[in-house]
Amino acid sequence: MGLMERIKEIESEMARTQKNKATNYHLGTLKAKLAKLRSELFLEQSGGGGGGGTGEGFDVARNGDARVALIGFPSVGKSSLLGALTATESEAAAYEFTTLTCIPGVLQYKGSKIQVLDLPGIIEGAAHGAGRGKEVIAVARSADAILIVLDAGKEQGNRHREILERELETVGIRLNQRPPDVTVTKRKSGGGIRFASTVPQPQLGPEPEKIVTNILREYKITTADVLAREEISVDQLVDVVLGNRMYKPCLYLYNKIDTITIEEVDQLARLSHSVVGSVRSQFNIGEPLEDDLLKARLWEYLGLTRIYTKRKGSPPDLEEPVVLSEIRKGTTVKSLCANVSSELLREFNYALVWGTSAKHSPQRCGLSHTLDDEDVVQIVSKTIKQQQQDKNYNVISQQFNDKHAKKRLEAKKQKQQRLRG
Ligand SMILES: Nc1nc2c(ncn2[C@@H]2O[C@H](COP(=O)(O)OP(=O)(O)OP(=O)(O)O)[C@@H](O)[C@H]2O)c(=O)[nH]1
Ligand SMILES: [K+]
Ligand SMILES: [Mg+2]
Repeated sequence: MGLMERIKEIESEMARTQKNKATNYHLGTLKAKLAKLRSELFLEQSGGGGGGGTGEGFDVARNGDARVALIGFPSVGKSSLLGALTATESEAAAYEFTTLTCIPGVLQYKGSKIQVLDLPGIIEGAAHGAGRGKEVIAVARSADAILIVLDAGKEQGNRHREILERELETVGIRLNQRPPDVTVTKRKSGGGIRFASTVPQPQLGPEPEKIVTNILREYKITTADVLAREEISVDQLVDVVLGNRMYKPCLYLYNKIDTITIEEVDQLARLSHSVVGSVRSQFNIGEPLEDDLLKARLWEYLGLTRIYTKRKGSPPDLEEPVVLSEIRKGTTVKSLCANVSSELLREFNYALVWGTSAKHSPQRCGLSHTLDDEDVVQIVSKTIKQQQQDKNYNVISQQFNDKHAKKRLEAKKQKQQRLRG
């Protein structure tokens, strides 16, 4: 009998067994067996333990304005959370490794669409291939923000949080950090390593230039100018030299606070970058109100901005904002134009901006102006006046429709002929 069949058998036996004191032990044993089989399946699918993760990756097409990956140990409530945030159901159950692949859902919030990815649980050693750890972490690398889900009841001394942070660190993901303000410029000819800093560097010891030279030599760089504009650590310098680090915002959700005391909840809520909540009792998560705390914090961590565009002489379109991400595309007038069309960017003359980013409303702005959430923007183009643009658009769309109507008619005729012949 295959693993899948054995799992099905145990699941149906569990469903048949009534829950009461007498069956408690039996059910417990079944649950343990199920967890073991599930983890065997998990390992089998990832091509064996240690060096695993050679199986196909979780290739999920990017969708929406931003992407969030749910990372956590098994059974902390990731799939339950996906169900609470999006219209997608991902199987959730009381045994570990319920989820075996990547399940995408779409969170609709403040007029934006955020792709949320439910993933298999990861365990210590994930970065080196334990379980499907490598695939899971690859998805984390592709996300704009990471939501680390933790079981508030099991978070003894914050161990899981630390382990997960370390796993992500191992593959070059830096959480809630900015890239250090250091530039390394390689030179073609001699002179060795020249180090300059605009601030004192206590973390690099009494002779910073020596340390910097040694580190760079490790990475086979012998002639370069290094300029630091802030205090850095050795680790940060290594990050700069390697140059392939990814800096991502990360929010920690302590789920299942319905299982702990109010004092414990209070302590967790004080930790940095953290939200406490409970999917089961709809606390801070998936409340009927749009404004639950988790969504609001996610929005903030993704750096999303809604811009309402308007045409001359008509009110702004408040139904469909253009959503820009500070992290990926920036929130300037330029990124707005680029987001709408490359033509708009080419034809750009100036923008009229109403809202909190404007000194007076409307303010006439150039491409580099930084926009705020809920600003209203009208783009004025260089050559073609707005009215003419509208006329052109109508002519083009008429031609487009005519062309397609013709094609459809031809296809119909051909089909009729085929059927006759
Ligand atoms: N008490 C309590 N239980 C919860 C809460 N959220 C989820 N659960 C339960 O926790 C168990 C695991 O939930 P899942 O959503 O399957 O967890 P997961 O992280 O997706 O698990 P894997 O896919 O196996 O890694 C289920 O029995 C859920 O009903 C919560 O807020 N409180
Ligand atoms: K589970
Ligand atoms: Mg799951």
